[in-house]
Amino acid sequence: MKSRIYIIGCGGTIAGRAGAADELLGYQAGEVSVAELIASVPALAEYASIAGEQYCNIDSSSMTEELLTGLSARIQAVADRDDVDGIVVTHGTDSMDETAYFLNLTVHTHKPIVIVGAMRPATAISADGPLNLLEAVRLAACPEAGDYGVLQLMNSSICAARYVEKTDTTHVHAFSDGQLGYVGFMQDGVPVFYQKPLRKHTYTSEWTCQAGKRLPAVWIIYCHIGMSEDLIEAALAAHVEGLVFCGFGHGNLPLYLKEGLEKALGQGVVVVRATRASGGIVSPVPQWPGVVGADNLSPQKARLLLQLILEKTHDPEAVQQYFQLY
Ligand SMILES: NC(=O)CC[C@H](N)C(=O)O
Repeated sequence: MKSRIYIIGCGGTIAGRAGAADELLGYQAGEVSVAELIASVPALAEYASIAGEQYCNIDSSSMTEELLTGLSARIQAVADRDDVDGIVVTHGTDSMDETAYFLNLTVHTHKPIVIVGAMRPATAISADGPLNLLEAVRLAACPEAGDYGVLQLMNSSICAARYVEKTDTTHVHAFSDGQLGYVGFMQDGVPVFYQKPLRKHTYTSEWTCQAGKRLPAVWIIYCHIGMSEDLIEAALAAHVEGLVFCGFGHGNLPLYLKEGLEKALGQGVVVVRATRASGGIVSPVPQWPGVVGADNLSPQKARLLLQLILEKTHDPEAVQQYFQLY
């Protein structure tokens, strides 16, 4: 029997439409329906029996927390169905790293979940969407793919949700698996795996997500020469529960932030140091007591993890331990 793959459409460039085939940037994302996408790749039916739904049809830079939590809950409901073997999520690439990691942390299933997009709109000459979609379906139809947590697939390269990063603004080869390397590749339509992510995910994660779940306010502050300490004041005025700093190098923060940071910590705000460097680990250091290191998570992924951790604890040491596990 063919695998039964359920495709959930969220929009993005894979569903983008432009006025001309050579228009690669001036297009509207989230225009083509998931039904049209499925119909445009008849070969899907050779490898799986396909069903699907439109969850939203947006440019992923407009993804909201409400849509994100609703998507997680929806995918959980689909994954729990006996008549579904794997799930493909079509999604814009701009915030795909965040959605992939959030689903990795909140959907409990052994079934494969593959998030896929494209860099050229559906109307473009040499559009990359159709092949990406076909390969995503073939990957989701492979039961072993469920052992890796949520996977991201584009350009025949398979990334683990925890590590996936957008590393190019416009080119087809837009994603990398950070410093750790791809978990595998699609070779002539067949997944070939090389390594497994070790951090907790999907069926080993301790979080679930109901639709309508409210995530705590956590801001990211980007460090740069001449940055203003007023940003911390603004965050406190907005009653954040957490702050993630996109710090210099090893998550280094300007010393003149010390007073503001101590005030934030004194008010029970959980503070995390991440880095604006493109790779490497940020560890906790004695110079910043009570401040958590983001491990090797990007600031935006550290923020999502912190939002979930804050459900369980506000104790910096316990928060740090979570960052070592996920
Ligand atoms: N290539 C893309 O998908 C980027 C298009 C769009 N900004 C989005 O993320 O939805």
